[in-house]
Amino acid sequence: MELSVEHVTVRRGRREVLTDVSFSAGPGEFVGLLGPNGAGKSTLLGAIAGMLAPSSGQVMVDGLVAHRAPRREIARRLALMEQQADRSIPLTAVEIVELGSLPHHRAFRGGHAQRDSEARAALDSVGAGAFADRAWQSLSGGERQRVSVARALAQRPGVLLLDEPTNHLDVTAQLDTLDLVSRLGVTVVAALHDLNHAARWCTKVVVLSHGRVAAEGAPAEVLTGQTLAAVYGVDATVLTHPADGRPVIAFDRSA
Ligand SMILES: Nc1ncnc2c1ncn2[C@@H]1O[C@H](COP(=O)(O)OP(=O)(O)OP(=O)(O)O)[C@@H](O)[C@H]1O
Repeated sequence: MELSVEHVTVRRGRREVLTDVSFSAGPGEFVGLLGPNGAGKSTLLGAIAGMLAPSSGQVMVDGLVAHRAPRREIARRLALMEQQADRSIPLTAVEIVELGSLPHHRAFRGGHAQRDSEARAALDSVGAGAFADRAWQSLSGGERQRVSVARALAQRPGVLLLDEPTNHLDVTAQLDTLDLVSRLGVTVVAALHDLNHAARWCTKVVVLSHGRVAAEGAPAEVLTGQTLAAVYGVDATVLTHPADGRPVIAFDRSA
């Protein structure tokens, strides 16, 4: 599914937190949103999802203007997995995943068996089938993260938005989650803090700094020592992976 962010400026209160941000993502592309804390990654995901109206510019999702289209139409095309809020939700894992599939069902009633089996299949696909019937509150941070990924998958989106999807996950689960997401064949936009993950999985990275696009392009073009020093204020040595030539970043110290 096509996604294009066109000259988006977003204000929160009196502050302009995104300024004239543009990029596009084609079908099946995996775009990494990078940048330091507070750079505007989550705000941009909110604008792409149509939850935040830009003060100028627009986001087009499959031909629809994200902040103007009916929510249900957007929810049929796009799923947003936000950073985990530590809410107490009185539902089981499988019930939470079922909520993800609701935009595809005509009413809350009926079709429950189908929703249940779709939800269990989504949980299985992220290695979370074993805790399908456990209460959300009883799950660890990493287990909740997997359930959240399953919920987004149950929405069968053409565009999947992920806000720090590997947060809370152990290293195996981090690799499994990004592998899984990259094999879905959907357009992915993910806010990532791990630059080596970005180098490994992203087809394109968009680096934000103070709400503006500081760099955009293929990871090997963008993830240079110079850009990392300018945007993150770190000294880094960028190596080349011997197996596939992708950049591997070794951090030396704060610049
Ligand atoms: N509701 C709000 N009202 C005012 N300012 C906000 C609001 N939400 C976010 N901001 C500000 O907007 C800027 C961008 O925040 P955002 O959460 O998008 O950054 P981020 O890149 O996702 O950061 P992080 O890596 O820390 O999650 C920050 O300066 C933040 O303080």
